Amino acid sequence: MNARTFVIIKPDAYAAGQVGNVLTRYESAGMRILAMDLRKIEPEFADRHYSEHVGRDYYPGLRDFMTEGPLVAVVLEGEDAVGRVRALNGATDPAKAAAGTIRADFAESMGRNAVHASDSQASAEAEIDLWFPVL
Ligand SMILES: Nc1ncnc2c1ncn2[C@@H]1O[C@H](COP(=O)(O)OP(=O)(O)OP(=O)(O)O)[C@@H](O)[C@H]1O
Repeated sequence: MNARTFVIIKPDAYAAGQVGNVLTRYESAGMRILAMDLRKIEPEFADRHYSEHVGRDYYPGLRDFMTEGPLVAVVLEGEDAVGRVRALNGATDPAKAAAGTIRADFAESMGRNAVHASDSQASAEAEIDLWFPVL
């Protein structure tokens, strides 16, 4: 079934000049870009996006990382978009990500792991509302 998901090309991948290569992975897998925006977010906005992680020991580092430079926020649509995009991204820790996944190819560590994607349809819709309230 066609569905939407939400992706962030994180500041490490943007700084490394990998935005086009990451988008090509999604488009080549049949995902269509519904919305896309280059932005730099404030710490308070990072807290809203990662509300489930605020308070964890790694969160201050994650917030610093997500606010250190521009990122690209993307809404994708396609067949089983949530599941397929997470499969394309690979495991959270790039050292454990399968060969050929985005994190295996473009990420350096658990903390700087190139991409985010929604983990359920409900979180996709909530994240799209947060990042693209007009959609
Ligand atoms: N133990 C950790 N050390 C450092 N960073 C972590 C750790 N656990 C999670 N993170 C960071 O928090 C993000 C969100 O964690 P989560 O468990 O939701 O992983 P994910 O769903 O694969 O990643 P994302 O939500 O970014 O797509 C991870 O992408 C990672 O950058």
